[in-house]
Formats: sequence, C-alpha cells, structure tokens
Amino acid sequence: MGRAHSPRTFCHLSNGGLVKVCALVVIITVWVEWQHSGMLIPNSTNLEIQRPPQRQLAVDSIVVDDKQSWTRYDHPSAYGTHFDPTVCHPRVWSLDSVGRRPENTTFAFAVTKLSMRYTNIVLDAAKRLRVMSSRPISVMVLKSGAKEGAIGELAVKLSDISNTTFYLLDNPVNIEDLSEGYVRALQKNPNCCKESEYLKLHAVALPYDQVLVLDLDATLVKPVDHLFHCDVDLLYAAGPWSPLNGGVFLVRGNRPDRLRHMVEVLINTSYTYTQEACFDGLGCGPCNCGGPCSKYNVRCFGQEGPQGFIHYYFVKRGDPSFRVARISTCLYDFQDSGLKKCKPEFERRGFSPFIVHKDTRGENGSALALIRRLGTDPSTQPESKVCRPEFWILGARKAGTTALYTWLTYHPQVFSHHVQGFPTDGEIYGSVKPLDKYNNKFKKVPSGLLVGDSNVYRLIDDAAELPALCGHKHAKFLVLLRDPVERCHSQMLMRARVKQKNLDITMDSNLSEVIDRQLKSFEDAVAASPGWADGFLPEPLHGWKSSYNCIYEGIYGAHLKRWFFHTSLDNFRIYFTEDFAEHRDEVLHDALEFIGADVSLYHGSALLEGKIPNSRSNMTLPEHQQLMPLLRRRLQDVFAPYNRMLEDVIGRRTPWGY
Ligand SMILES: Nc1ncnc2c1ncn2[C@@H]1O[C@H](COP(=O)(O)OS(=O)(=O)O)[C@@H](OP(=O)(O)O)[C@H]1O
Repeated sequence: MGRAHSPRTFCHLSNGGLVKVCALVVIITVWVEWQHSGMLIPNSTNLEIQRPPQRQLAVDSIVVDDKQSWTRYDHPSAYGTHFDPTVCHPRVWSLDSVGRRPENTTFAFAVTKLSMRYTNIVLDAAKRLRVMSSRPISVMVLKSGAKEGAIGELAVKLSDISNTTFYLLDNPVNIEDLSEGYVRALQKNPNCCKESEYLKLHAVALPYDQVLVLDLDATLVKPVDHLFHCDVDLLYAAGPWSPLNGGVFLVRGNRPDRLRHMVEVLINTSYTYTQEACFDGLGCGPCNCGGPCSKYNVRCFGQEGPQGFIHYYFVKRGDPSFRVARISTCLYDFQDSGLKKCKPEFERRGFSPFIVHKDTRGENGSALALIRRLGTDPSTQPESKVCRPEFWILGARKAGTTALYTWLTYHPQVFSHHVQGFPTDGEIYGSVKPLDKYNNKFKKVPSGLLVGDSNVYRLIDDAAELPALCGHKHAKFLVLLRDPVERCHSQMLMRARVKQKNLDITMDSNLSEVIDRQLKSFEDAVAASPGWADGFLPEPLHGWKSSYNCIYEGIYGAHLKRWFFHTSLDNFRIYFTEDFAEHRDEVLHDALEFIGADVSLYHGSALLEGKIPNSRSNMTLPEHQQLMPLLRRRLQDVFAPYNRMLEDVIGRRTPWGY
C-alpha cells in the first residue's frame, strides 16, 4: 500500500485557494486508499470472532503482577533513582551504514473529538512538534467524533505544516462486538480512555516502520530521535496509576495484520473481563493505586481501556515474538504528578524531561517551572534561528578541524570569519550565553552568508547548553574523529610546541612519559567512577571539563552520547579524519550540503593543494618526542573498548583497526 505522496506533493506546490481543494484531496485520497488497500481494519464485523463464554475466574488463577513486577509504577526503575531511560541500549543508538537514521518513521496524534476549538489544539500541538523535529506527523482523526466543518478546517490548516498526513478513520473496534460487562466498565471510567481511545490502535497499521503516538498535551521538550532507533514492537512508559500510559508510546507500524489481531484479542478478552481481574485474569495492573492497592489492583486508572489493553497485549500475554521495552516515565512521559519522584534526581544530575505530558498547572506549574530551572523550557525553545552561526565544528582537538573550517570557507557562500586568538581559525571561546554577546562576535559577517564557529572545546563541554540555546532545529554540528592514539600524541606535541606559561610540557619533555602519566591519571579517575562511560549518559568525569587529558579527549563515544542525549542525530555529521585525508572532496561536499551551501558553486578543490592548515608537516621527531611502541600498544588496548562504544553510538566501524 502506497502512502498518499502524490496529493501531498501537489499541495506543497499549490497556494491560496488551491490549498483548500488539495487538502480535501489529501483527506479523501488517504481515506480511500486505506479503504481499498485492506489496510484499514475498522470494520471488525468482518472478523471471525470466537466468543468464549463469560468465564468466572477462580481467585487462585489471578496473577496480578508477579510476572511483570518490574513494571510496577512505584518500582525504583519506573521513577526514582534508576535512570536508564531505555532497555534497548545499545540498539537505541544505531544508525544505518552511512550514519544517518532510517526515514520511515512518524509521530502520530490520535484525535477522538474534533470540533472547531479542537482544530486549534491539534494545530498547536503539530506546530510545537515541528519545532523539535522534521519527521513526518500523522494526524489520526476519529470519523465519528469529528464535526464536518472541523475536518475541512483542520485539513487545510495542517497543509501549512510540512510533512503532515491526515487520516480520517473509523474506530478499529466495534463496540457491539465487546462484552457488555467490559463496555460498562470502560464507560464508567470517569476521565480517560474510553472506547474512542482505541483509535490509537491504528498506529500499528500506519505505513511507517516506527510510530510514536503522542497525546495532544504531550510536548517534546527535546528531540527524541533516539527512541526511533529502538528495534521494538512497543516502547512505553508506566503511567502514574496505570501499567502503561497511553499518552506517549512507540509501536512498530506497517502491521495491518497486527491491528486485526489486536482487535480480535480485545474482543475475546472482553469476555473474560471482570471488575476484579481484567484481561484474561492476568490483572489490570501493575499500577500505583494511590494508596495500598487492593488485591486486584481494581483502582488502576484507565486499565479497562487502551492503557490496560496495550499493556496486556504486548506485555502480560508474554508473547515471545514481541520485543518490548519500557522507558523512563520521568524522562519521556513527565507529568505533574511525577514531580515529587523525578525532581530530586533531575536536580541532582541536571537532567530534564524529553516529553512533558499534562502540565496542568501551566505557567506557574511544576513541570514548566522545573524545566525552566533546568534550562530546557519548551516555551523558550527558539523556533526561529537565534544564534548567528549556521554550523559548529565541535572537535575533536587535533583531528583536522582547522583544515575543515578553512576549506569550507573557500565556498563563496561561506564567510571566512577569523577571530583574534589562537589558532585563528574561527574559534569562538566560551559560552553561547549570553546570546547577544555571542552573536556580537559575528557582527562583521554579511547577512545572507553562512558562517561557522569552530571550537575544539565544545565536544567535551557544550552538549547540554548549545543545542538548547540555539534551537534544535537550527544547529548543525560537524565532528571529526581521528585515531585516538595519533590524536593524543599530536595533542601532546602541540603542547610541547606552544609556549604557554601554564603548560607543563616543553620541547625537551619526554612525551611518552608525559602520556604515560596522563594514562595513569585517566585510569585513576575511571577507577573512582567505575563504568562511567557505559551508561546511557556518561556525565563528564568530575573536574574534567575542557580536559587536556589526551586519553579522556579520545573517548569519543562517551562525549557523543551526551550530545545525542541532548539533541538529535539529525543535527550531526561525523567524519573520520582518515577519510577526510583520503576523500577530501567527498567530505567537503557532504559538509557543505549539510550546512546549506550550494555545492555546485564550490571550486575550492583547486585551492586546496599544498599545505594542510595547522599541520606539523611530517617533521621527523626527535626520539624523546616519539611514541614508544609499547606505550602505543597499551594505549590501543585502553582505547579499544571505547572505540567499540563509539561504533555502537554512531552505527559505523572506525577505520583504526583496533
Ligand atoms: N585532511 C587531513 N587529513 C589528515 N590530517 C589532517 C588533515 N587536516 C589536518 N590534519 C591534521 O590535524 C591536526 C590539526 O588538527 P586541528 O586543526 O583540529 O588542531 S587544533 O585542535 O585546532 O589545534 C594536524 O595534525 P598534526 O600534524 O599531528 O599536528 C594536521 O596534520
């Protein structure tokens, strides 16, 4: 089944009055295509359903949460001190072979009621999302809950937001097929998750590999691209009073057969439903019942509806063919009610949520106030470009950043911006804060030209600050990575050459001895924080910001994890220095295209012959400056596991051979 690309393309090209027409073409085409493709399941009356007799469950057969006790909401790993936000690490990081993410993924909103007022709520949510991600947005609207005028209005307005697709859908579940007792329980639920919410099940059949379902009041505070790289059937967060919160979850899409099966299973299990033991007697929980739970967890919230059912279908049934992973509620489904539990950890470790759901207390409320304090307030997240540079070369130190910066500036659209200092290659020292002062450093750059900031300190230091201040959408980061042993040696040679008072190395120093000391100090620091680089977010080693330790600077995987935690892989191009040496033009063309330059205007190659900027030009080193073979091997052994980590993080093999 093809996606409705053609009408959308048409819509992007059109304007004015045509937009209205094309918006309707989109709705109708998407809807008709689904109806004809057999992908749309909604008419469950077509299914052959074996209705089991209403079962009376013996109390003994009720398993409330033994099987999945780890998913208890109040378990420390749901909230609290344990913050591994995903259990599918390291797959979570993997990119495709060229280091870019697979494209076929979408965010999805499920809109069960659509009046004129709701139209604006949907639009606001889509616009907020667009600030954070250029990924497709699917808007699934329940046909029976939508007013006709509102459908047209929404379709027209959505066509102004790039890469959105509108689906007008029936409820995949026909309520008459469900048992009466189940429907009564479903409808008695005072707040949430009645039968219309089963609209969300359509997510598994949307024509995308991965679908991240978001409620309209779930706001991305930071990009969550890493979630799309998890190879799972379901990724979910526990709700405050439910085993799974339906406001944020990710499913594998493209599975109309699964949607059919889910509906079938729901119908069948609705006949096993009792107030005490929903879903085949496997229980409604685990959940935090807001006090001591009754034996049957009957006070779970929304457990009869999709929240309970999706958890039952993917988790409790224990189908071994499913890959299911739970993510941190604090990080990915942060709600006011979680403040007490999440806040201490957030404040201690400087974390902030990726997704804020239901900030009911608004402006003065808990969630916003907290993330404002932590510096990632979605309302101050710049939508337009606020930092002057278009690109940043982050490092690594001694990996060829001067050459990359200089050669990019040979393009007529890239301004050659030299700043006083050392080396004079576009380095801007210090923080991006305050923004005025930072932008002032670029005041001589004519408008309309692209300009970069090249600063090798940033790779280690600025992961949290730079993307948040400059806007995730607008920041493009270039990184060069060089064989860490060579880089380390080169760094020490530079320190020997540079006569700075506070540097302890001179031209007479024995560099192998110097590096050996650095290795020892690195090993001591790691021994004091065992496994520091292994987790999801290795914070900088204590006191090692802007480190001059050449081993620490070469643990690229750990530094990049911090960047990918705080921003999106979309913002990055990562090159190996060795590839840059061998395939210079390819790297430069790719980087120019990435920063938004017209590659066809680049005639720089002819200028590039001759000396490599900032190179020590193959000078023969005196013996005391050479790297002793034994030390080289030791360094390789130390770096080897970190190189594997880097490969996990960027999804590519390093060319270094160890
Ligand atoms: N294209 C290409 N291929 C291979 N190696 C290259 C390339 N361009 C620069 N270089 C080498 O990178 C070293 C300088 O790196 P940086 O400019 O990043 O250094 S700095 O941190 O900004 O001082 C410096 O390394 P050393 O020669 O070891 O000093 C350069 O020779």
